[in-house]
Amino acid sequence: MRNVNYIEGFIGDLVDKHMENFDENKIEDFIDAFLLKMKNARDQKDSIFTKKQLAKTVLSLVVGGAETTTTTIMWAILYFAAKPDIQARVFREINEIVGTDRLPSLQDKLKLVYTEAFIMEILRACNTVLVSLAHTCSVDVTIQGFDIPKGTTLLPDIDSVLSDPKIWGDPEEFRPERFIGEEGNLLQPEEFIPFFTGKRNCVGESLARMELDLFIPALVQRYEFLPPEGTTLDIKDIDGVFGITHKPKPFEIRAIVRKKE
Ligand code: HEM
Repeated sequence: MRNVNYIEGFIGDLVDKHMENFDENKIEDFIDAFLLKMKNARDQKDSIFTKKQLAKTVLSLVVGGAETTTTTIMWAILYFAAKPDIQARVFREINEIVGTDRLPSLQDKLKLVYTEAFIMEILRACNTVLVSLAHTCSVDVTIQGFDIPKGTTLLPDIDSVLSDPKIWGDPEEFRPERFIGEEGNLLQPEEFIPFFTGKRNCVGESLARMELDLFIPALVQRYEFLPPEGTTLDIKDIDGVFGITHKPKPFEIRAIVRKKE
């Protein structure tokens, strides 16, 4: 609760500062854009563009955006340390295509096929968001013989799709290759739904994919991730904790700076 109060206070200050400096000819970010909508809708009764709504929306973006991507990056580091062959293959690809003199960019993404497949496999196997947000059924519907009345609250179980043996064959194996086609192209199976699906799927999906595509290659380009000295790491021994996200329990890792070749 203390943390929630802190974040709400922080966001409140941010909104107040934007209101003080608001200039409708200089819209620089989401809060400015929302304030402009508020201004244009000020005479409308029941407008959704209110200061309270703005603070709640920014809170959703901060909470939904920060915890999810950092958790995914934590899993990626853990898998690198536990799977040295896979880490070496990702590094080799980055070294060949990007080198070590500059950071990987979004333009490299199309060529970093194995790295991209690794990120997709992390999103599938680690299942950062196990259960989607609650949805309400807006009409009576029958799906595969199940009658779902209008007004029912549904909690879609993303994990049941991302770990279904009928879809993936060997879901318990960590295998980035499953996302690479016979011609070396990246596959996008429709069952790959870590951001869920439909009209209300994750609003931050593109941003999250961009962050992961920049951070994960940059980390492995600079560091080699290893288990603590004198130990081995079996991913099957790492438990996840189910909270806002599905997060690995605290773990220790060595990050060794790679020498330039
Ligand atoms: C690896 C990263 C992420 C994963 C796996 C993820 C996953 C999800 C999932 C499964 C949902 C529920 C969708 C639904 O119920 O239909 C969701 C909703 C949402 N996500 Fe993400 N997300 C990620 C990153 C982000 C980022 C970076 C942001 C914001 C900048 C964000 C903001 C939101 C918001 C605001 C919602 C609620 C959308 C709504 O109610 O319409 N997420 N996310």
